[in-house]
Amino acid sequence: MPDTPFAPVILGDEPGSFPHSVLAERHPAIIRQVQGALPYGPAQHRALDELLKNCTEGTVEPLPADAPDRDLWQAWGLTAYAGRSWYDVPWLWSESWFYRRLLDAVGWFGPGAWQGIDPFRPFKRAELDAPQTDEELAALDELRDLPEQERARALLHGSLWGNRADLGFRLSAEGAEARDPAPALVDDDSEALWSLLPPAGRGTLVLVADNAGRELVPDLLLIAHLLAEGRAARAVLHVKPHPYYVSDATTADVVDALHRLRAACGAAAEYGRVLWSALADGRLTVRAHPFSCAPLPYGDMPQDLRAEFAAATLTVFKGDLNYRRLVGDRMWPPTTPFAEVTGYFPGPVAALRTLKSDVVTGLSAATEAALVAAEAQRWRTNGTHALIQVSSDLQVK
Ligand SMILES: O=P(O)(O)OC[C@@]1(O)O[C@H](CO)[C@@H](O)[C@@H]1O
Repeated sequence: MPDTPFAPVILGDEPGSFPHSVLAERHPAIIRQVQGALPYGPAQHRALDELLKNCTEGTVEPLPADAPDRDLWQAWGLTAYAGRSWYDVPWLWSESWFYRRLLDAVGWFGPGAWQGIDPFRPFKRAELDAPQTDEELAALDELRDLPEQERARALLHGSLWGNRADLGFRLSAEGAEARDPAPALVDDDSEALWSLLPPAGRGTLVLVADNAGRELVPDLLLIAHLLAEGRAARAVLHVKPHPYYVSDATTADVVDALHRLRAACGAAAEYGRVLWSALADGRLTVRAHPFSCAPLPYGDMPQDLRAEFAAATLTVFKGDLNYRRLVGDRMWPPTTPFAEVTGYFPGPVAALRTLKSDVVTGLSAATEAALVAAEAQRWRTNGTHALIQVSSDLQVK
């Protein structure tokens, strides 16, 4: 990438910045919410209290010798960062470390009765069971008689804007959802996306999922449509191997979402059946690769994952965190071309993301100027703008 400008890695060390507020305010709020959401015992409460103190005032501590993922974390930077303040290491790293330590505190890794109990499950379930989910599923019936292209477009937008439903965002920013959304796409490469997934295509779609619940449901509906209409012959859904960033989808969340679809009426139930049978005959598979929860950009992905993405017709990254990892968690000038920062990626790649952090690439100078004029820098983090970006040889602009 010879022409790519230098862009500093984002740290959380600047008071008043968004990353600093995540470390200093959002993480403590998440700990308090988790403590109130499950009937934890005294040891778990103590461990969570200690984590709250450590993550706001302390330093990164080494993992015990018997931690199941110690070698992974050592390789992912723990050796270098142990002993440093959470605010002085890459923000992406600190955030991942927070969720790793939170799982420890609640007994996720076991042994013991709380092994494998997702501390965020009450929040994810509440969202999946909410009446808004029923309304969204019922609205699918209205799509039935539309031409295929229009249905495909509606489902793509459902999946895109589903990314606004982010529990981490809401747990710490009450009222944020009440803000009038400005559903403006700041970049839209959807024509290029559809050209990679033509009707009667024989390709494989890889979708790297983000949040469970009201984001995962529309992601699944989009996959069901692409499979049923022959725009993809196979699909692979990447989820997280363990609970992460509050609402990120795990295999258990996929199962919950599929049950929700199967229990619905009308078109939603039909989509549920398509997905169920695609899983049964192998056209749809679910993957939970350890790197999906790594505190690193995708530029550092391991060889097996690189080979998997290289074999796909298109890999779609959902959400803000995946975007940060795809382009690198850096303060890019917003006009830095998306294709340039994803030049390392081994195949066609797309991002469907609502903007919830400072990182952004691929904007035109006019778009950036209009956003700044209207909102100063708030558009970067307030979750009311979205983008569809694609990088491939077939790109149509
Ligand atoms: O990936 P998602 O669910 O779209 O967003 C994750 C997120 O809420 O977490 C980070 C702050 O913790 C931000 O990057 C972003 O706002």
